Amino acid sequence: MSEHPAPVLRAEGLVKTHHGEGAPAHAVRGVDLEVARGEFVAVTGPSGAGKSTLLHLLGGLQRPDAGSIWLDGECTDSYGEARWAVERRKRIGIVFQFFNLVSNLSVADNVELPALLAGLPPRQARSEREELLAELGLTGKERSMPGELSGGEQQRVALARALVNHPPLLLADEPAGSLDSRGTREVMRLLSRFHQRGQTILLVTHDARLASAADRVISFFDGRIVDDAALDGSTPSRRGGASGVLELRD
Ligand SMILES: Nc1ncnc2c1ncn2[C@@H]1O[C@H](COP(=O)(O)OP(=O)(O)OP(=O)(O)O)[C@@H](O)[C@H]1O
Repeated sequence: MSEHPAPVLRAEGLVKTHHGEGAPAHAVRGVDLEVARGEFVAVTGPSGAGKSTLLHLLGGLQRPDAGSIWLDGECTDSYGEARWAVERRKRIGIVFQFFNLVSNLSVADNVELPALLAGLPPRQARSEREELLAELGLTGKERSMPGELSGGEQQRVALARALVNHPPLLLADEPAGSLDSRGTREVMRLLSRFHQRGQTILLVTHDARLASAADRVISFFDGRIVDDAALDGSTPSRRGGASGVLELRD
């Protein structure tokens, strides 16, 4: 491993305009960003600021109109849909506000599916699933269908699904946005726990309280970063750093 590992995520000059029914929405207007290995970064800002669009760009769910994204130092400019899907499976776990679980698959199958798609032998996928579900307090729910679970439980299943392939980066888009206060506390506690073990996380939220769980908070307004601050008062590491943090897999 080199002395200065590439950031897990780097973006330069990202621009995205949505063309819907009405006037074009300039959701992301030129964003430069680096997330170092082991960082927990929150992107916060008011509704409509462009936070979700930014997250979708960073996870390859939407293509930017301009700008580039690097994952672990590798430029994604040439990636098409299929390549993004493959790279996402390896490198990026995503949790969404409304969980996005496959409703006609059991909890166990929802969690194992990305591992199987990534080529893990079934036995190993099963053991990864068992470990994560136990960790997330979901042992005994394997055969349940998502619709039989509470919102908090569904989000924990979604978290297990996002982490089953040990992605270097976890993206979370308002993960507590549809949960009650207990579910919110639980999700935030889990994100903090995974972060303490070395998981790199980028969380998007309009809720400043949730953002305070991160160690760096980026304020987003009108498609732009207007502030970028480490919560311990130091300058955020925009260039690598945070080395020596344990990887989840090891
Ligand atoms: N698919 C789309 N088509 C057209 N306009 C869109 C689309 N997605 C987002 N927008 C517009 O882009 C702007 C930014 O939206 P975005 O959802 O990224 O903001 P946000 O900060 O995540 O807001 P919220 O916190 O309410 O989810 C808004 O004006 C929104 O209406």
